[in-house]
Amino acid sequence: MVDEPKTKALNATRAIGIPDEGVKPILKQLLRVYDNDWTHIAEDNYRTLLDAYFEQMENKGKEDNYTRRFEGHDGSRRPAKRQNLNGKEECASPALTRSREETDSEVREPSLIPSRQGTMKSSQPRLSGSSLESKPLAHHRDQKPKSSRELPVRLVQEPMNQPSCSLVRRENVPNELHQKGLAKLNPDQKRVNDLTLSKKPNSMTHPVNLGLSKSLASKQSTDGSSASNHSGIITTNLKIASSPMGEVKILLNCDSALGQPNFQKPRFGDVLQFIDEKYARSNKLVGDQFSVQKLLKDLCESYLKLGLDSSNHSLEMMRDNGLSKSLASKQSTDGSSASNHHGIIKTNLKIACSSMGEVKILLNCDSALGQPSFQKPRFGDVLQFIEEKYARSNKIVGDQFSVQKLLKDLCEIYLKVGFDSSDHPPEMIRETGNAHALHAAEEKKRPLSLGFAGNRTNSFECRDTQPLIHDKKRPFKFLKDITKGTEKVKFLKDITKGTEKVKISLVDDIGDEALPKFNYIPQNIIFQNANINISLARIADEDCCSSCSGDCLAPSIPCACARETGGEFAYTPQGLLKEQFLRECMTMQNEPQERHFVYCKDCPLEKAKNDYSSERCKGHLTRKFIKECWRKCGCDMQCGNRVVQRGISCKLQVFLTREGKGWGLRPLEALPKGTFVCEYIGEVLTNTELYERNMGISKERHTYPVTLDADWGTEGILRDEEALCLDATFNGNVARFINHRCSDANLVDVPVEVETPDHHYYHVWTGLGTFLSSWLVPSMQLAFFTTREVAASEELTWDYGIDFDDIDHPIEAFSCSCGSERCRDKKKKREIIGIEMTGRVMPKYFC
Ligand SMILES: C[S@@+](CC[C@H](N)C(=O)[O-])C[C@H]1O[C@@H](n2cnc3c(N)ncnc32)[C@H](O)[C@@H]1O
Repeated sequence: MVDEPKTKALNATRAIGIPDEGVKPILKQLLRVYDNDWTHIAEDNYRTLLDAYFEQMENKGKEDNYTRRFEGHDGSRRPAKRQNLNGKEECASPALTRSREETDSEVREPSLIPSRQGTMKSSQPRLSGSSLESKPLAHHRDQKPKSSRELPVRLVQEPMNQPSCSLVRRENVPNELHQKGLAKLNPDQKRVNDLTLSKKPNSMTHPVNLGLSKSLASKQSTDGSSASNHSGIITTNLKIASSPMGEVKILLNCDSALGQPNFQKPRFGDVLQFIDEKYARSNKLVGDQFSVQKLLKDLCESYLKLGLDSSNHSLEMMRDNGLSKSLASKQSTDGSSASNHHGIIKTNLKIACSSMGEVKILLNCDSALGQPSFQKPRFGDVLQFIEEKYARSNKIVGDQFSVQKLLKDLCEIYLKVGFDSSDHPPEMIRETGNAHALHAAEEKKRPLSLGFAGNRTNSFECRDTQPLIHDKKRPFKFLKDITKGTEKVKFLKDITKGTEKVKISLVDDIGDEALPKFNYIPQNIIFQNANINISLARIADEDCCSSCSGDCLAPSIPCACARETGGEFAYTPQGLLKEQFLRECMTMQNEPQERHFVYCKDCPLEKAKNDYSSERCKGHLTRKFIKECWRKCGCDMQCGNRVVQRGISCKLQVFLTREGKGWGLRPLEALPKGTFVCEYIGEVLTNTELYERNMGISKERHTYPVTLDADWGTEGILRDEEALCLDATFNGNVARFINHRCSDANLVDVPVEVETPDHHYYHVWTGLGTFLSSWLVPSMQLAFFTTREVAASEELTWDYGIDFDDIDHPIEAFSCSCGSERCRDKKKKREIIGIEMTGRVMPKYFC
């Protein structure tokens, strides 16, 4: 019988030129580790398998080198020699003269354990029962068996940074101590400046690999962690290792830059400044997309880029542009000590880069040594914490942003979390939801083969090297906000569950608000009875531009799709709504004229409102709409007349408002006037279904903006099943979080015709705490555009068009806290100013 998963695995590895003989033994071991479960092995295009394979290749390379180093031409062993900065040769430490197997595992750099790309979630298998058994898997950096570590590494003092390069001597710790988990670095360990670090790894080092190192093949194809330049592909990778004593080492390895004729080692200070300025220039927000990993990878790639560019004088240009600052000024501004309730703990950040492109960032927290309350936190937690901290604070990466500061933060938080967890371990466990104890418990259950069984350096470190487990069942991770005492912050990385092109985070940093209970859907769905007729046949040839290709905005004469909008497209080449179009939409909504209304003979909305006792139609506002190119058109998705259909592209965040409006929506970046923000998405219901659904719903905070479909005024009497609406209460997209503002809202809703030439829409207030906006079928979209430039973090609002005085309405309107000067909620005003007011104010969408 064909072993299908195995065949697939071999096909995958064959495809990148790896022979079956090399893969099969590894596959066998992985299957043993994973109890014959192929899921992990097949994940990420066989990433685990590839990592393990390249790891083995690398180790094999080392063994060969070992042989070369330790055995003379005559085969006799002799001590290896290494070079210090002074260029003097010195004998290898006694450890290097131990047995071959033992020595080899020590000679390796800190044993770094790969995890899957970009995630701290899943555990990487460690193979047992083979030559790999006693070695944690290290990253594949380069297919060349020879790594920079085999070369004499000269670490250069960096004038731009901290007085670099004084690194802690790495002590050998006896095997047995590691096995018992009792190993401690000597607090009085001597600092040395001879920078011979890379020859002797710290056997105490806890490896946490951030998964940036992947097989070359997958690197090149997916994540761009290889820097391609005019000299070919340069691979980079990032490794992070932390010792139980608070020493964190970030290794950015660019050693494949070696030998590139145009590579010239840049000053690391320039690299840091370059990246700081890059973030500042783009005025990017540290939002949900922000990742320290990404940032460090950027750092590494920028290092390469600058190294390569410097030969083309761009570095000079950068310097001329004032990008280079003195270290002195940096040092004078940033405090590198962390203060906490246990006193001042000195931390410091040292950056050293070798002439071979290897960058080491050492976050040294060794003054935490001997502090009784210090308990080493898991580094994955620290990283996650800092990422979420930045995301939460919505901090704009502007002038103040500094990578150094960020790395220092990392270090300080490492300390703080360390202290906090030893102070309050159980609370911390519950609040963070990532739980040392949870891991410890799991660890007990975990078969030894998953850990470093038999490995003298890692048997007790296994727990700490486990990637962070996200509790997927809980929508929120509860984080203890260490910057605000005991305050709890709820944070959800992506409410869209990955269904949108962008992540949309949710944050509650002011209270213990209940989570919104709804199902995120990126496209409308039909609830039950809605009768929707969408077919290509309904789109006449003259309603599309089948002979177009590419971008319809490019030719000087607009195509047929512009005809419906007066011979002009609604969008600018930048994808913004044109000024005049926007103005007209807003005027029609804010200052409607009588001619803008149509009236039904027998209005289904009024029927429904008044318990089927007919009442005169209040009128439905006709709307300006956008006509986008559609499926029958010849242009492609990049066509400038396809904006809404490409989906959400700006960075958004759901947050808990401070004015009592519940959750709201805000952008995490400044949005120019006319920017498409999102569509209104929900369930398509008939009008009857909506009212049945809403029966008995109490007046609370509801999320019921609904769009209805009806051919108001033109088809005489509409049947209830023909009047459709959109309800986002249970199923909806991010638009359900947009709150109401009575005037000067920064969003306007514009119907967009995408797959149907029908234009049936109108707005109506249904009660239930919100406004019903109606229009036609799911493919006719209601889209929100900014009415003006919106600043980052400013709440996005929309005028629901509520008649706050509509006493006939079955459901009472919410008490408006929009804060606008022209708030229409007179009741609210009465409450505030205590003056009885009379008169009925009709909302703009009602006649
Ligand atoms: C479409 S939802 C908006 C999201 C909602 N804030 C939430 O937390 O789910 C409409 C509801 O939000 C609240 N809301 C919206 N705008 C408001 C305002 N200006 N003042 C007070 N409450 C508002 C009302 O409870 C309303 O029923």
